[in-house]
Amino acid sequence: MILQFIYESFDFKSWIILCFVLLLLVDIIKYRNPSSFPPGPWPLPFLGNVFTEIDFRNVNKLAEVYGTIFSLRVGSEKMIIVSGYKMVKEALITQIDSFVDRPNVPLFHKVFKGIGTILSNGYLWRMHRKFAVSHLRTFGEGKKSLELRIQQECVHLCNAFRAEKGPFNPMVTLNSAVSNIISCLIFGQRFEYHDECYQKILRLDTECIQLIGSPRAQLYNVCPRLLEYLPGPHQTIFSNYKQITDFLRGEIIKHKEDWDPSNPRDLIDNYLTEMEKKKSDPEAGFNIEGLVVTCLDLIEAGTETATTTLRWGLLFMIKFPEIQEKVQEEIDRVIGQSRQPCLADRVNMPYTEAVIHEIQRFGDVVPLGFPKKAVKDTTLRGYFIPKGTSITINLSSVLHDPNEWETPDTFNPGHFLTENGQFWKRDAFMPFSAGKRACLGEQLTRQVFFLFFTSLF
Ligand code: HEM
Repeated sequence: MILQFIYESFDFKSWIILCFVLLLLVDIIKYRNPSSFPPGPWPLPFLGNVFTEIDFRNVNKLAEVYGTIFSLRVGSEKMIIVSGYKMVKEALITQIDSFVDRPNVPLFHKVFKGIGTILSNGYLWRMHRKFAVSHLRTFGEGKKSLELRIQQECVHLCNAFRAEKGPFNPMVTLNSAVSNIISCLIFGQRFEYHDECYQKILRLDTECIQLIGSPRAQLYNVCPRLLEYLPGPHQTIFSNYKQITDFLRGEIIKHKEDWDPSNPRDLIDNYLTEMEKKKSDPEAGFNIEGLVVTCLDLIEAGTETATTTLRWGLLFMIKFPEIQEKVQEEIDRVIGQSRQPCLADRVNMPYTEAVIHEIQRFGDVVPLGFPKKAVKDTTLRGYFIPKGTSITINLSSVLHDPNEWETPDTFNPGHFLTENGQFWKRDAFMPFSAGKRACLGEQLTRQVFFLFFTSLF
């Protein structure tokens, strides 16, 4: 009776309003925050804080209002953002097992498929991380050591710079040189800077990285099913990655043709061996798709980050000529101009080491780290964070934390020097993040920076 009455007395407009109110109620109930959840800006119904741009400047402004741990809702996803050295240390080091997983970010998932190292989780991630760390370690040893390969690349890089007439943009050459180190790791060989095929891969990759940060591409994360069939930057990203992974598949096929397990040349050879060893353990995910994504992981994580840092380095040296002179003086005194720099020089060059660290601190090239999520219900500084909540670590706020750095917003190599001029490693130096998911390319990057930087001088 009542239902019939409602049905007969409601016109079309009233039905629409009723449906909207019901959906609104469902939304409010479904996304109600648990008690003690970190505070944050008021979310819009259905969309959450989708119009809040999540870049580090905005995040820093929000942290000033809501504190060192605050929350946002992006579409159906809740995330918390952690800022400042003390809070980040608590999340990544004190609670080392709490935030180890990666969330499912649709834009990345479509390409990386939750396998490989960067975006995988659980047992598969542990096995792949172990494999990558072990490859990086063993690759650094032996006759054709990593140091030698980096030194050889330095010669090519310096020659390419020398060949330029007048002012030039070093971006493409630096990118080629850095990616050649990654290529040595993966393919056992470098590519000439004018190799058209390889340059095309690097161009496609640079374009992807530029597009991924754009708000229009990020929209794909809010409604992937709808945007899947619509044009936009996400389609360019997918098409570029398809071409890059096709190239990787081609390299893997070539490797398989003359693969000799007793004489591994590079990561691909070692992975093929691992595939054989782990045949009876499919959960570990060592298969051709895993290999393609593992190669892509290292290219993505290692090339742009290191190239951009080197570009910052050159810019800072131009902007602060008095610092450049001191670096030059130390290089001339310890190495001279007649031999190539080597890694053993590092201990004798505290000022150059301090400048390189300050370039990384001030360059701040991965300001918000890579996203992670809580693997279990967790309490952080009294706030309750349910299992599955995404967490963004504001690394930029650590590298500029006024409680840790004497002059956080000034380029000052003194941050890394003791009173008597010795190198001083600082706890708040976290450009590579910290904890179980910390960058596994840190040692390699430090070697590349030192040798590239000093060789250019
Ligand atoms: C300036 C250079 C670099 C910077 C600033 C940097 C920074 C980072 C950061 C912030 C993360 C995220 C850590 C986290 O989630 O807590 C990361 C992860 C990672 N980096 Fe780097 N990185 C650099 C170079 C490299 C290089 C050269 C390689 C490879 C040879 C590399 C490989 C990786 C990998 C595989 C991960 C994922 C680790 C995992 O999820 O277990 N990175 N890096």
